[in-house]
Amino acid sequence: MGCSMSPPEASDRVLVCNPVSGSGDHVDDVTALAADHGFEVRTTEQGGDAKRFAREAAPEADLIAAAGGDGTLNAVVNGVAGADALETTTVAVVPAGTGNNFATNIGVQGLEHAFTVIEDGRRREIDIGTANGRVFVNSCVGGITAEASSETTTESKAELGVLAYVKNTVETLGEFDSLPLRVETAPRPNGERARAWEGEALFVLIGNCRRFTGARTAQAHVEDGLLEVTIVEDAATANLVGGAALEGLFGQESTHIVRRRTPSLAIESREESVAYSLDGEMLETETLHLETTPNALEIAVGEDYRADPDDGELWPLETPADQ
Ligand SMILES: Nc1ncnc2c1ncn2[C@@H]1O[C@H](COP(=O)(O)OP(=O)(O)OP(=O)(O)O)[C@@H](O)[C@H]1O
Repeated sequence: MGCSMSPPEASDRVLVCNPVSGSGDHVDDVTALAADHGFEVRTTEQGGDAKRFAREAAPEADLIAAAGGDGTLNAVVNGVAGADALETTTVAVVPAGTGNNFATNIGVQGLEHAFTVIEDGRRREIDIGTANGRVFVNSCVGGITAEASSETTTESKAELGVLAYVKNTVETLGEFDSLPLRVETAPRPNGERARAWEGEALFVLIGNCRRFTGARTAQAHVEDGLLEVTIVEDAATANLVGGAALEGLFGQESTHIVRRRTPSLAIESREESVAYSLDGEMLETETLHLETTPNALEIAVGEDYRADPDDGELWPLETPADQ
C-alpha cells in the first residue's frame, strides 16, 4: 500500500441529542455522559435533523443513541432504516422527553441509567412497525387532529401518553366527526383468516410496543411480529363527549371496541384523508398500509425489560360480534 492519508475516522458511537425535548434542561448532563462513554454528539437545530444525522451516521456507527423523547427515537430509527443499516447498527434510548414511554417499556429509567444500559445491558431484537414506508416503534394512531396534537399539554402527555391526544381531540371538538373507514387485517400465521371491518370510527390505534386496551399493562408484546389494532367505534361518541373515563371506554368489556392482532393491515378512508400520529409525528393520508418487520431493530434494554410483560396472556379477547 502507498502512504495515502487515512480518512477522518467515522465514529462508532454517535448520540443524536434533541435540546428542546422534555423540559429542555438535559443538554449539559447528556453531553457530559456522552463524552465519558465515547460518543460523538450531534445536536439537532430543527425538525428533520435527527433523522438526517442518524442516516448519515448509520453506515459507520455500531451504536446510535437517541437523546430526547419518543419523537426523537422515532426519527433516529427512521434514519437508520433509511440508510438500510438496521442489521448493523444498534439503537439506544437516552430518555430526555416528556413521556418517555418507550424508554420505560424497555426498562431504561433515566439519563445515567441509560448509559449503564448501553455498557452493560442486554441487546434485544424488537419488531418495528411501518406505515406507508415510515417506521414507528411505539404506535400509530388515526383520528387525532393535528391541532389537538400540538395543543396537548406536557402534563397530560406525561400522565396519559398517547391517550392524552385522544382526550384532547375529543375535548377540543364539541361535535366529533367520525371517520368512515375500512380496516382490513391480514391472515395470521396461526391460520386465522384475513378480516375486514367497515364502519364509522372515532379512532384507530395500532400498537407495536404500546397497548391501548384490554390487558393489564400498557405494553404490547414487542417481539411477536404482530401489531395490536384497536378500533373505537363511532357509537362510543356519546360516552366520550358525556365525559366517560377513557379507561372505561378502552376497558376490556367495552362494546364499542374492536380488537385485532395482525402482521399487517390496510386502513382506507371512504371520504377525506385522515391524520395519523406515528410515535407523535403527524402523517395525513387516505390509505395507510401498515406492517411489522419482526425482530428488525437491535436495541439496548434495561434489566426490567420484558418482551411481553403480560407473559403471554391472550390479547385480544374477541367478542362473538367480531367474528
Ligand atoms: N432543535 C430543535 N428545535 C426545535 N424543534 C426540534 C429540535 N430538534 C427536534 N425538534 C422537534 O422535536 C420533536 C420531537 O420531540 P420529542 O418527541 O423527542 O420530545 P417530547 O415531545 O418532549 O417527548 P415525548 O415524545 O416523549 O412526549 C420533533 O417534532 C422535532 O421536529
